[in-house]
Order: sequence, then C-alpha cells, then structure tokens
Amino acid sequence: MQTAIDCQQLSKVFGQGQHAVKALDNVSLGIGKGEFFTLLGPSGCGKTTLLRLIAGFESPTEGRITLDGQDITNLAPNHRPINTVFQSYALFPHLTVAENVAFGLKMLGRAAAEARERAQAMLDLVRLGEFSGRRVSQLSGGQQQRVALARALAPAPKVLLLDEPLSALDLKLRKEMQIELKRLQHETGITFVFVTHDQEEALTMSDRIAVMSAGRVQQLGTPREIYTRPGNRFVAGFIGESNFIPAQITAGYAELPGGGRIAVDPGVPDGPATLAVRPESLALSAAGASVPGAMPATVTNAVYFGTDSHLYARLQDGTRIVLRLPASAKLPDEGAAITIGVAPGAAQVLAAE
Ligand SMILES: Nc1ncnc2c1ncn2[C@@H]1O[C@H](COP(=O)(O)OP(=O)(O)OP(=O)(O)O)[C@@H](O)[C@H]1O
Repeated sequence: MQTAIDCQQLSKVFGQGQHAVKALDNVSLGIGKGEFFTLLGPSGCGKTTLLRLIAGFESPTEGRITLDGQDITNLAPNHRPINTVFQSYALFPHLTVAENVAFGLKMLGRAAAEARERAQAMLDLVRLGEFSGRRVSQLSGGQQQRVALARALAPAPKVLLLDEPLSALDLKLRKEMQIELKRLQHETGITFVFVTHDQEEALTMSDRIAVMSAGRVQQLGTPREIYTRPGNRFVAGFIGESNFIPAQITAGYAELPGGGRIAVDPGVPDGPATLAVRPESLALSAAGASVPGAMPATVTNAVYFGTDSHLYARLQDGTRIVLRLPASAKLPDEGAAITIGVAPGAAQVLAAE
C-alpha cells in the first residue's frame, strides 16, 4: 500500500508553563492511499488536534507531515489538496444547495459554468441531484450532511478529513450515512481520515484504525486485529468489552485463579500478567467440570436479553467476570457454583498492571 499521509513524530503543545497541555505526544503513523482510516479515542485524546494538523489549521510543535512524499508541514491549508467535513456542516443557509457546492470551486478560480457542472455531478454522487435549487435551510440534517460532503469532494481533494461528521444525526440516519460514506469513499477512491469516539462506527467502517488516548497512538491495526488482539488494557477496555484475569506465566503456560492453566504463546516471558478475554469467548460448565482453562466461580447475577444472556460471576480470587451466552443457554441461579472455561486461543496476554 502506498502512503498518502505520513505523520512523523508529531507533538502539539497548547499553552505555556503551568498551563501547557500536550495534546499530541510523539505520534507517528502512515495513512495509505485510498484507505478509510479512522482516528478513534475518548474525548480529549487528541484526535481533532491530529486532524487539524493534517488540514493545516494548526502547526505541530515538533515533527513533520508529508503527503505523497512531499513535506506539507508548513503549507497553508488552502494550498493542501486536502478538504475537511465538519460536524457542524458549515453551510451557507442563504445560498442554494448547488451554490453551496460550487462556492469552493469559484474560490479556487474555476469558471462559473465549469463550477456549476461539477457541483451538479457531486450532488448526483451524493444522491441529491434533484435538490440543487433548494435552500439549505429547507433540507433535513442528513441532506445537509450530504451537501457538506458534496462540497468537500467537489475540488477532488487527495485526502478528505471527516471530524465526527455523523454525530449530529439520529441513530437510524447515522447508520444510513455510514453506508453512504463507505460507498462514496469506494467510488471516489479518495483517502478518508475519519474521526470518531464511537467504537462500533470505527469497527464497521474502517480499513484501519488508530486507537488514541492521552495524545498517543495506543494501537494501529485493522478492526479485526484491534478487536481480537488488543495490544494493551486501554484498547481491550475501550473497544468492546473485556474480562481482565490475573495470571502467572510459567514456561509457556498461564496459571489461572483457582489452579487451572492454559497454553500461551511460548514467547511470553515468565512472571505476572493479565489475560484479556472477550465475554463471548468464555464457556460455562458445571462446577467441578474438567474443561480447558477451568476457573471455579460463583454466579452473582444472570440477565436474559432476548438476543443473548449475560452471566456475571466471581472467581475464587474475587475477580469479576462477565460471560455472554447464547439466548438458548440455561442460566444458573444466583449463588450457584460453576466452572468457567477459557479456550487457549481466546486469551490475549497483556502486561500485568
Ligand atoms: N486551542 C487549544 N488550546 C488549548 N488546549 C487545547 C486546544 N485544542 C485542544 N486542546 C486540548 O488538547 C487536548 C486534545 O484535544 P482534542 O480536541 O484534540 O481532543 P479530541 O480527542 O478531538 O476530543 P473531542 O472528541 O472531545 O473533540 C485536550 O486536552 C484539549 O483540551
């Protein structure tokens, strides 16, 4: 994969002295050409700051950014072949839909007829071809979002930055627009850099995700890699749900609370560790059952959800565990003794806390 955007050791500090905030701390990452790349993390982790550095609205305190191998670190935003779609859409309410889309093209010095034609083509692309004469104020939120997308795509940028573009939409519209965005990215082949704090949105839409926290990239990988092989406790807890089970590693085996053990990667060093295991990867058995990775436990609560059930239990060392079971599973009573099994491939070994 060819690299479009390359961020090299980027840091950004806002303010000075006592009030200084390090919004980005030595971030290096490459975004591939034509990739749907997502920056995911909780509020304040630095995603928007990274996007604004790529757009050129801020300059880095340290580090550099290249686009197709060219240094753009000090290039003004309007000289970068990069466009941004904001959460607020930032449309002109007194202009028509077509005028909004053509606006940027005219600013770039394109002839009026050419701008009109291009605007119409972009509106067709976002399926708003028939709305070109309407005022923006006469459109729904989802339609306004499409106009903002058409406007951002009109100058054919190499990279489109999207800062939580769907967060103002209700859930149903949001799901529709997720599909729409994927289609647009696919059809245009433009590199998309998408910012969200919604892990499900990131998992379903992205080719690759950079999970961020406290100004750093915690893990970079495909949705599957990040879900099945979280690199640390932050990622395991932020993306989906995880159980954290204390274990002792000895010669390629993890000793579990209650005496059971499972094989782990032979490269894992001896010593204390934490196993991250997804709730759907744990198995329920009767007390005393001899199953792989057996952990004796006591049921604290069981909840039937219709689609599945959640079983809450406590291991012998007090660790709280949640299991996700098929809806057809018979749920044990509160206080019952059970055995929880963990299959060898299902546990990800993390460094002990
Ligand atoms: N212009 C600024 N001046 C001072 N501090 C700032 C400025 N912009 C951002 N910060 C701080 O930098 C940190 C990262 O902010 P940023 O907006 O990048 O986070 P974010 O992950 O996008 O969060 P959110 O999802 O809430 O938008 C925060 O602590 C924020 O308060």
